[in-house]
Amino acid sequence: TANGKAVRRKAKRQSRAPRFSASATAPMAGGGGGRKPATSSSPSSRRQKPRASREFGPERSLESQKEGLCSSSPSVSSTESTLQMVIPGLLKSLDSPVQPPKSLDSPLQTVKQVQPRKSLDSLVQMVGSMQLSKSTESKSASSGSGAAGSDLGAAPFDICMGNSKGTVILKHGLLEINREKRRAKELSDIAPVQHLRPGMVLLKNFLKPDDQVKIIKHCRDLGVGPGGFYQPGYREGAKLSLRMMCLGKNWDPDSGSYGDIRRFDAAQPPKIPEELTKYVKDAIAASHEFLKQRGKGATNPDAELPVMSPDICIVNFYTTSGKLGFHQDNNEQRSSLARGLPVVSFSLGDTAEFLYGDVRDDDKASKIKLESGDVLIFGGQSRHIFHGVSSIAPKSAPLWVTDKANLRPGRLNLTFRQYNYKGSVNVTPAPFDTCVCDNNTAPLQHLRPGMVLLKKFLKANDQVEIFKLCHNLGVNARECLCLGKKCNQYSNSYGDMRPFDGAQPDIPEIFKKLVEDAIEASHEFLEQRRGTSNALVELPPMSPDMCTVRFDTIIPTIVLRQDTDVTETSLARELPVVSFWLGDSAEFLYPGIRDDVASKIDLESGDVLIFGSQSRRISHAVSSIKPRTAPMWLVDKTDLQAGLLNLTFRQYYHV
Ligand SMILES: O=C(O)CCC(=O)C(=O)O
Ligand SMILES: [Fe+2]
Repeated sequence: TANGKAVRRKAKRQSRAPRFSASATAPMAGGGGGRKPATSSSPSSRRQKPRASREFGPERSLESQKEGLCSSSPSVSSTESTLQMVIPGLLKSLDSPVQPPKSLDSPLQTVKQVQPRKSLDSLVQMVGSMQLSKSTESKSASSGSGAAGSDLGAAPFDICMGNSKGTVILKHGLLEINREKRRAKELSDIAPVQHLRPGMVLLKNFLKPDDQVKIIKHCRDLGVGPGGFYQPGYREGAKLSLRMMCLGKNWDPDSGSYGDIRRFDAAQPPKIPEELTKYVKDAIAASHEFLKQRGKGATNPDAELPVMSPDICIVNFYTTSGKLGFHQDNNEQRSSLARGLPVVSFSLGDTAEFLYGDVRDDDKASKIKLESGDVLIFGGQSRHIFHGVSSIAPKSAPLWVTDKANLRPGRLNLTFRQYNYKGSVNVTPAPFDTCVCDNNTAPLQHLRPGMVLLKKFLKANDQVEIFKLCHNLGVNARECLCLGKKCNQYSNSYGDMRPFDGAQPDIPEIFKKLVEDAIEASHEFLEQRRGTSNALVELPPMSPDMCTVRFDTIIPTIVLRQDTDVTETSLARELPVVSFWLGDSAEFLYPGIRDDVASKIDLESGDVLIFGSQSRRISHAVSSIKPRTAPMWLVDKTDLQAGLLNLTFRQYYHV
């Protein structure tokens, strides 16, 4: 229905947003709100107007501020004074009342520069709440969402607070102790393993307290070194509401791809520490044990949740205002995704509300709490779930996490993955049904893995519109019309303008929308056919930025060619080529299931052909045009003479 289509279009529009959308249109993401949060736009404006942090507003009471500092020591007995030491930044502000504003990007410097000099007791008396709030405000700004650790090579971000140089030592209030007791009681009532859906298992409280502390310390140490925590963002300026550090390979949110070095500072991501890999293996083993028992030995747990050996990990630190937009993790290699190798996610510190579901609609998502020590695993049939973090519950971390590890208020999350699947076990290629193409009139046909034909997908009105637009843009039987600034009319490479007239026509919006609709329809088709959700692997989503338009009446020579004149990244991601066929029918050659035997299909007016992933590099050709086969209504309604109009869309750049 028209309504259903509109809904799908809306979903599609959202799905083209970046993985961790920081835009205002993605409600869960972007602590700063809009696409270009004012607080992250320029360092100088940041300094002049430090943003009031949601965690440490100056109006908060001294008590709650102290709690927020998270630097308690387990050795403090309840008889000790509540505040025994103050953070060094505070001491400094006592010595010299007028402080030059500190760079918000360098929390570490603040710690290093100042030494405690006065007796602590007298200091405690002297510290007014005003001073404490000022100092904590500047600290919290460095952990806030909009300011520090930008990708301009800022000082690394320390996920822990207070170290040998001075710490806030707090006694735990009755309230906190009771909360801790309640938590322990709750945990003892909760099932230790929860099977959330096929391929998705939650191991509650799996990581032991000491192991959690070790993991936090590993991340802290790596995080302040080269390739450590920074605040990632997009080229146009929007920032994610979290700090990130990548291990093994760098994941770049802007291009949605992995690489060996980080773009902005050329840092090489550190390797995953061996000790952490062990916890991942233990977690997978535990979930297998659970699946085995559950299936009474009858099922093969590896089929539901394949074993994986992590070589990449994304470590996220969320302050209490951090979040992460609804997204899928699909930037790993196709072999890894197709095999369903799981993502193994560790949660530490404050509790997150985690959303997940089959469709990109967070209203329809299921919600779970991820608490410190929880391990969530999603692979197999759940590898492509949409998921995100909607909120972090302040002060929900167990006391020993904050005491022993000194983790800042917030949450640390590690997601381990295996980039590439290289095992000797058969990588199940995207399941492919050979019988589909027999019926040449089925509305959607799966011609080969990664290749889909949508019969008569373009409606009569759309076809007329496309004809007219192409006519106005100057298509004729002699020249190829290039849209989207890239043109290869006379050379093998694409230039930014048409060499023959210097024009740079863009792709009309209606064309882009039709391409989007066609890809979306193919995804739905592939998902329905297979009952699994890795259609995105078989046909990676693409947004066309270039299009060649040809109008031909005859094909003088049959040239089998590959369509590879796009950037290397676009080709490496195997982003699909989408072509529209209008007017007279064409006979089209392409490799059959056996690559060496050509198959033929008839492409009729309104057909859309898509080939990507495993079919991205097929050699193909139009072998003939069948005169007078164009629908009469099309000939009547357009000025063009009979012939074949072909529009081929590609995504030249992959960003
Ligand atoms: O923080 C989380 O629990 C999720 C992280 C995530 O989805 C990711 O890094 O891709
Ligand atoms: Fe994710």
